[in-house]
Amino acid sequence: MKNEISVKICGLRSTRDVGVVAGTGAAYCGFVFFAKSPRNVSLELARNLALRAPVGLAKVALVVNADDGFLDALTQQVPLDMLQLHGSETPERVALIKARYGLPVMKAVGVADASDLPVLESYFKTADQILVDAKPPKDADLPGGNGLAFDWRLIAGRRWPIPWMLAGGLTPDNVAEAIKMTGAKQVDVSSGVESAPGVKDPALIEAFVSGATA
Ligand SMILES: O=C(O)c1ccccc1NCC(=O)[C@H](O)[C@H](O)COP(=O)(O)O
Repeated sequence: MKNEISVKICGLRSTRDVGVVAGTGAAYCGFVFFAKSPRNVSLELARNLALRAPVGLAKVALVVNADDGFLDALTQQVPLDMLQLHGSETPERVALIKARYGLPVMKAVGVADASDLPVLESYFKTADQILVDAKPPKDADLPGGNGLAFDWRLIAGRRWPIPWMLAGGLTPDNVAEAIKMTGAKQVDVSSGVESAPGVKDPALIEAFVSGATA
């Protein structure tokens, strides 16, 4: 990486995806556990993919309002470096999950306007990181991964006390501008590096990482 930007590529579903992401020098890869998602993976597939990830590529499991039964199975079967909570988990639930599994937790918070920022701040004491994502439309099937951006001016120049990652509608073409406008040190993408829903495109992954780190 030429600069200090860390990149997360989310929604990997094949060993080819993992190899491509590892080859770009991205910092994180994400596996989605959400039945309605075109990126959903089974525990068995996720385990196989996670075992292919080289040292230095952090493996993140994305879950949505998961119960302890699922999280027990997930953490027992899949070697992970972080949990990403992408539902309506409260700060108290974040604290319980951190304590129970001993893994760093990144809480996703949807942003549509300035009234969403206090919600984000409510996780500073319990989450290890915040994923600052676009709020999904009210009728969306997915709580994330919709390829929609929010108005980056809402968070321009903000300083927060814990690490955070920018997400939502990022692409190879806009990621450099998003970083410049928000001051993000970490970026996350899924739809923007796909040729079809759930199908990652190696050339777009490479272009995204280049755009973020140039
Ligand atoms: O990707 C999904 O299908 C998904 C399903 C359920 C919850 C979250 C989901 N994705 C979140 C992400 O992949 C990212 O963390 C982020 O929201 C960026 O998505 P995108 O706008 O597609 O780049």
